[in-house]
Amino acid sequence: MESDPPYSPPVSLELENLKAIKVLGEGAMGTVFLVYDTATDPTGRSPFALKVVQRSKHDADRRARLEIAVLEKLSPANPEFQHPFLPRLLGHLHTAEFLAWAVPYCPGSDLHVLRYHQIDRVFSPVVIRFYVAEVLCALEHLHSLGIVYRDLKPENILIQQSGHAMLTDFDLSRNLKKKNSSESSTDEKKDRYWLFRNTFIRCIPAVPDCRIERTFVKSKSARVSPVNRRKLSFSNEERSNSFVGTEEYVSPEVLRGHGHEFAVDWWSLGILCYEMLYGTTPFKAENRKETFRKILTKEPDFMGERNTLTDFIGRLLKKDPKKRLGYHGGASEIKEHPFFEGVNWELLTEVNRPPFIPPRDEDDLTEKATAEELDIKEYFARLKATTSLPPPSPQFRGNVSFTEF
Ligand SMILES: Nc1ncnc2c1ncn2[C@@H]1O[C@H](COP(=O)(O)OP(=O)(O)OP(=O)(O)O)[C@@H](O)[C@H]1O
Repeated sequence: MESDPPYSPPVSLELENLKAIKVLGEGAMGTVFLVYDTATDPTGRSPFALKVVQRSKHDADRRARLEIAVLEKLSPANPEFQHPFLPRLLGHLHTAEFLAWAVPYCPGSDLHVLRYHQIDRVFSPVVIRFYVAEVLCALEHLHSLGIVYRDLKPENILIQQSGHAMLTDFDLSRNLKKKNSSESSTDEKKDRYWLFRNTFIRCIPAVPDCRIERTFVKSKSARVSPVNRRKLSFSNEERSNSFVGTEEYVSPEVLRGHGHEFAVDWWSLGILCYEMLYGTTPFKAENRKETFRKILTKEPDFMGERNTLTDFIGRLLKKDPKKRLGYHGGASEIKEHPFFEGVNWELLTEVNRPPFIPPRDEDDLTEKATAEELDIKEYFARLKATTSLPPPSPQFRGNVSFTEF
């Protein structure tokens, strides 16, 4: 059996010691690099992902601090409590110009890229069940900590070296008060299970590049204004009234500005399943205004035969959050849906064989580490000097100012 890697608490990183091998992705807030620390790993055999945020960028400093705070919460002192589908904070650094933090590298790209490499750009129901079950467990854990995720989309579901999923990007997450005790009793059971199990999927630091090309532009998450924001007061952070998310994934209650809670994540889980099944989101329209209108008024279309998966999606895409699957019973209610029949929740990481396992090619990565190093400071300086940006790819799901609302 593989032995556990030694646990190390988040460390303070020095920008000067970090060498970037390549850019892994760009989001609305930051740039994610594959880096290694020349002080502790001179040959670059154990690279990790470093998200770097320029503090001068609008709202970036605050969002970065929020994300670091969430990652700290997700990185328990006892490694046996580390959730297998959520990242661990490896280290961070603060300079006058940048905030940056390190998490394990996921070499299998993300579900958005992976879908584009499928025939017809859709996943089979078996594959959907695999990934959605893991995402559901990750959301369940976040909710148990009082964290509502608010940014579920394929681009934020990364594939670990093991082939298992990992949720990323927590800058839109918020702390809410836990709704009821039934969720926490499930969580206690779950924690006991994680502790007992003792064999977790870990992000293996020394991992190769994935052969799937990253030619996609990530749909940017945005803070936007509600269609109709009403002044509502909720005490104890029971509901959040801020309006966030990626336009095709935004829930009706967020659009209405009615305040929202954990059920927004169940709505976006429905959109995610739909997109994995049909290759498009259910309310996508010519423009943002029309997309929002459809989210508020239109029922999703289900092509072909109805089955347990379409039933599952339909129950998650209830416009009224109180009627939505998971509203009352949380993740445990969702797990009981017939779509998950036969899933062994306690042994997800061991029993199910991942549909896609990224190839290992450590030598290739080491070669890259010596041949193509980037200096992070220089990278941003060059970026600043470049006035014209390349046009977005056809997959771009626009970064939005939502000024029309
Ligand atoms: N740990 C990782 N391993 C590999 N690639 C990663 C990792 N973390 C992030 N990436 C890549 O970088 C991209 C951007 O990361 P992230 O979502 O954290 O940025 P962001 O600026 O917060 O994005 P958003 O626009 O959603 O706010 C991801 O879609 C993914 O492709």
